[in-house]
Amino acid sequence: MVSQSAASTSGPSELIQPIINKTAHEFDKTTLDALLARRFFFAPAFEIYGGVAGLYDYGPTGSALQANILDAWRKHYIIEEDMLELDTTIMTLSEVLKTSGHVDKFADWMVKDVQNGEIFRADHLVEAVIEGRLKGDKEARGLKDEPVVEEDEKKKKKKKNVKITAIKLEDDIVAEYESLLAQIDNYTGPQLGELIRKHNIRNPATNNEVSEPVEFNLMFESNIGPTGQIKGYLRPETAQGHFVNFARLLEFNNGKVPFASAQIGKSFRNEIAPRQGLLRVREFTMAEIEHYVDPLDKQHARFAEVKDVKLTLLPKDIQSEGKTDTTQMTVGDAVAQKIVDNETLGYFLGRTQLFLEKIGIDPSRMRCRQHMANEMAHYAADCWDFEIQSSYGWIECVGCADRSAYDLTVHSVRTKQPLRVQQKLDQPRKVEKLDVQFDAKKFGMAFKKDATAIKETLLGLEKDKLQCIKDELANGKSSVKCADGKSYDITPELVKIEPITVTEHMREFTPNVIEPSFGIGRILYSLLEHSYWAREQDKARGVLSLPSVVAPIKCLIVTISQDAELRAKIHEISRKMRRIGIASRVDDSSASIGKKYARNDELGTPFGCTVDFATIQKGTITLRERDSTNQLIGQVDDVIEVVSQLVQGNIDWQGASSKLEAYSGVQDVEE
Ligand SMILES: Nc1ncnc2c1ncn2[C@@H]1O[C@H](COP(=O)(O)OP(=O)(O)OP(=O)(O)O)[C@@H](O)[C@H]1O
Repeated sequence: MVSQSAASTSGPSELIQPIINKTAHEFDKTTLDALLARRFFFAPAFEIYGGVAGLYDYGPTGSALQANILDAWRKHYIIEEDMLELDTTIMTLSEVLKTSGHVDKFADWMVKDVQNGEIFRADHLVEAVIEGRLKGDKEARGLKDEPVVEEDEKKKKKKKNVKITAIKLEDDIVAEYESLLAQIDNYTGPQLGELIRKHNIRNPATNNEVSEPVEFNLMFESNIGPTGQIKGYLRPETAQGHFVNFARLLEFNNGKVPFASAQIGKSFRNEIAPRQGLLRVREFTMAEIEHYVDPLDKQHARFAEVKDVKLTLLPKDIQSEGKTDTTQMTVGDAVAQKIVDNETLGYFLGRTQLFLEKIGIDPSRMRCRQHMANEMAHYAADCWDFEIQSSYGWIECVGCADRSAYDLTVHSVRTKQPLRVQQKLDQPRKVEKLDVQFDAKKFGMAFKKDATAIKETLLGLEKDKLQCIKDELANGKSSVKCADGKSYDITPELVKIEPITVTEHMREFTPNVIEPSFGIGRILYSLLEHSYWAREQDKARGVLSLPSVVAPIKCLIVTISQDAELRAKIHEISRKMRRIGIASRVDDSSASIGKKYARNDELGTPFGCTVDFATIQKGTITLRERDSTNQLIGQVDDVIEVVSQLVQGNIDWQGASSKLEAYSGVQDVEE
């Protein structure tokens, strides 16, 4: 399940255990859900009060799994790449989010059942109904999807109350529906409204019509302090906390780019209809990197390390043709062929592929989908989502965007703080610039309270944008788009843009920002699905094949009998393991060995040590590997050392087998 490519660039400490002799199985979501509830990975928040959609609590196993994913993330990015870590506030001043555009633009389109008022996210409703019709068409034609997808899709439809009716569609309608689905993220609100009318999309549960799409801002609003005069929002992403600290970060980095800041923390989005478990929640952990780079040089010093990493790409051109065919390509080729815009973006795509493989995401169920034109923010140069396939379909788990200079520019213009990099030039140089002059009186009269914002926007524009405005003004009129999304018409009487030549000793520029943004809950849930299987002899007995790097507990320690001497031994072994940092768990209950192992297979515990009477007589214990149930035997301290090496990823099970004897005793007989 886990490819060794994850280890290839990262040294021996990141070696990954091969999954040995895993029995082929069919994925069954019902038994996985039961396991996750029984072993308290996560549960609806406030469940005893009836719960609230989109809010979940993580239990001991889920919390440990999340902590280990985050630990792997910190090592893979922050430590390995020397990033500057931040921990900024969740409560965010409204002005910051006004400037970034979130107050005006961070919204989804929703529709209402016109009779019972049920709310849907417009694109999700269109998608679910059209998928349901295509499914019905397949049934009518006697075609079957792949078993995994079919079973899970059925459940997904059931959740959205979409009944699958076997009705054959015309071929051209099937083609139109498939094309519509391939571009579902590309539609604006009014376009979704048109689709709803054109395809007669209704509430699947009631068959009632739905309203026109309206925008709904996803941020939770609040007040800071008792007067209620300072408005704030719970942050919808951690990114703005990085940007407002840019000047300090730059100074910390001795005024030089490239460098990156990184932050792990909670974000909040008041999702319209959270119906997909951990995949769409209202409070979630994000891990975000903002990599600041010279706009004229987006090469990456460590690009060679990832150039051979293979990605599964779904470029925007393919999607606009209404298709979802993917191409396997190395990062190096994708950048060389300009499919991915630049080296730095390609570098992070490669590193992210390696990270997801390392923690156990199945590479064959992972793809990089490029954003289409409407989907991408107007300022973004290129954007790719790592999508992971689960029973909920293909879901974005990591967004990798080149945000250009947008964020730093708007904050700089608004606060008048220079969020720019200054580079001393070896030789002074003459530079052609465009100088913007305003007729203060006429400008003020024309735009009144908006005049300052328009002025600041114009002064903050890069040369090529100013040149376009200058060309348009030569024809009598142009327009300026401010951070709030509003456009203002300007004329040559109000603004003059003239070329000037200046001598520069310093080069000054606003860095561009490449942002990989991880949703940890989505990754965690996808990982649980990808790791889950059941043993052939007992389908109800699940196993989570989590790699030991993320497994909540690394080693189970048990005894075959309740004998006092043996019980003392397991606690002694546990103490030794704790001392060298191995997260182990003693199970000294009276359950059979088989039951104890089964419980820990469900928790994803990769190794188990068993103490028996030979431990007292000969000082030996056995070591069991979760997936294969193979066992080895050796002296206590040797086994502990092997477990330590296994857990650190320095050796795999084969390596362990060369250090200890094979064991074929009867301890697992009850399994
Ligand atoms: N409601 C949510 N619940 C859980 N994770 C989320 C949620 N919204 C976003 N994320 C995670 O945060 C990451 C970055 O957020 P981003 O703004 O790019 O997502 P998005 O494009 O709004 O997601 P979507 O289109 O699915 O709503 C996503 O890749 C995802 O993993």
